[in-house]
Amino acid sequence: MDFFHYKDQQLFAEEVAVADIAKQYGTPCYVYSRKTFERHYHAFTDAADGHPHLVCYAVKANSNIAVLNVLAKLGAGFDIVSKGELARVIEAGGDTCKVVFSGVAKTSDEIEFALAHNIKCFNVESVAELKRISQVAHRVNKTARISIRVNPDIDANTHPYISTGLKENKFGIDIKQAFDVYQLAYALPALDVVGVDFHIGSQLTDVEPFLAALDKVLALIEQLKSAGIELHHLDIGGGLGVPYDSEKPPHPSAYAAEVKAKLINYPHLELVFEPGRAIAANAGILVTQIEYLKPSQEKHFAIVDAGMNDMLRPSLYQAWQNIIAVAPRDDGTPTHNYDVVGPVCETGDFLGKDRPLAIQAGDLLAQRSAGAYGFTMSSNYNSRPRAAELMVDGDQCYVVRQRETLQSLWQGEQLLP
Ligand SMILES: Cc1ncc(COP(=O)(O)O)c(C=O)c1O
Ligand SMILES: N[C@@H](CCCC[NH3+])C(=O)O
Repeated sequence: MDFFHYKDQQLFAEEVAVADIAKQYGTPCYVYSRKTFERHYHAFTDAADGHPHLVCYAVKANSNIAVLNVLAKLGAGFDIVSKGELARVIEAGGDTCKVVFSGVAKTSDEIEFALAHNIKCFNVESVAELKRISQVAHRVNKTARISIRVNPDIDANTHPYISTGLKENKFGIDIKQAFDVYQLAYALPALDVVGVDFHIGSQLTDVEPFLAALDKVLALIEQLKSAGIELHHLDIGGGLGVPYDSEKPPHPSAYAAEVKAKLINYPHLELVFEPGRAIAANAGILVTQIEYLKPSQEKHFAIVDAGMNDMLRPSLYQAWQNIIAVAPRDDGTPTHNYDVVGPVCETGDFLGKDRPLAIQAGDLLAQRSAGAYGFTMSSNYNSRPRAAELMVDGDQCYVVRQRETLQSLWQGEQLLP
C-alpha cells in the first residue's frame, strides 16, 4: 500500500488531495505522510524483533520536529551528527538516552552538550576525538559512553559521494587499528566502552556489503573478547537503500534477518540501526507547479517553481527521482520527453531529465521519494525562501514548517554604520 496514490485521476497523500494542499499552501512544498513514516519505522522494529535492538533514526535525512516527534512517540532513538540535531530531538520530545552521536568533527562544546543530556553513546571516529571526549567528560565530571566507529574498507557499491566505508573515506577508524584504539579507550579516564559501530555508505541496494562489514566487525568483537573487553551493543549504521527507480533493495525484514542470522551466537548484543533514507525517502513528495513550457529545437523544457535549492540530489549526485503529474491529463495533450528544470541560475538546476510527461503550464508535478535529504539539504541560494513542509495524517494536513518569509532571508544581517 502506497500512501501516495491516485484516486479519480488525482494524486492523494493519504486521504488528502495533493492539488488541494498546493492550492491552500502554495508551491513548492514538501508533503509528508505520517502513516508512511510509522510503517517504515515499524518495518525495522518488526524485523529486529526477537533480538535486543534500538532503531536510531538518522536525523539528517529529515529533521523536521514533527517528523522526529512522530518517531519519538513510537519509541525511536536517534542518530545525530551535530548539537543542532540533538537540540531538535530534544525539542521534538525525543529521549536523549536513546541518542547516538556520529560525525568526524565533534567540537568540545557539542560533546559537553551531549554529555549534559546523557546520550546513549558517542560513535568515535578518530583517536584525537577519543582523547577530546575523555578530556571533556573528565572536566565536567561525567562518564562518556563510547563506541568506536570502524572503517572496514568495504565497497558499498554506491555513489562515491555517499560511500563512507572505504579506506580513502574520512569516516571511522581503520578496522586494523581498532583493537589498539579500544585498549587506549580503556586506559583513558571518564570513558565507558560500550559498543562498536560501522556505517559503510548510503543507498545500498544489496545486503552483501553489510554482511561483509559485519563479518569483519564480529572478528574484532571476538578479538576484544579474548582480551577481556566485552561490548554491549553493535551499531550497524544506516544505509539501506530505497527503490527510486528500478533498484530492488532488500526489505528491512530480509536485511535484518540476514544480520540476525550472523548474531545467533550473540543473543545479548544489542543491535542498533541508524536508518535515515529507508524511513523517510518514500514518506515525502516535493510538489511543484509548472511556470512555463519551453520547447526548443533540441529539447522540451518544463520550467517549474522548485529548484536545486529546494532539492539538491539530482544536481549533486545525478540522482533519479520519479516525477509524476498530480492530475494526469487525458485530454489529448501530447507527451514529450521533458527536462524538468528549476528557476535557479545554474545549468545543473534540474529535478529530472528526459521525463515523458503530458503537461501544460500551470499543472502540478510531484517529485517522489523526496522525504529524505530533500528539505534538509535545501538552501536559500538565489535568495529563494525555503519551501513549506506539510504533514498529512489521515484526512488532515498540518503545516509543520511554514514557507520562509522574505524578511527571514536577511534576518541577522547588518548594514555597516
Ligand atoms: C553515520 C551515519 N548513520 C546513518 C546514516 C543514514 O544513512 P541512510 O540515510 O542511508 O540510512 C548516515 C548517512 O549516510 C550516516 O552517515
Ligand atoms: N545526502 C545523501 C545521503 C548522505 C548520507 C549521509 N552520510 C543523499 O541525498 O543521498
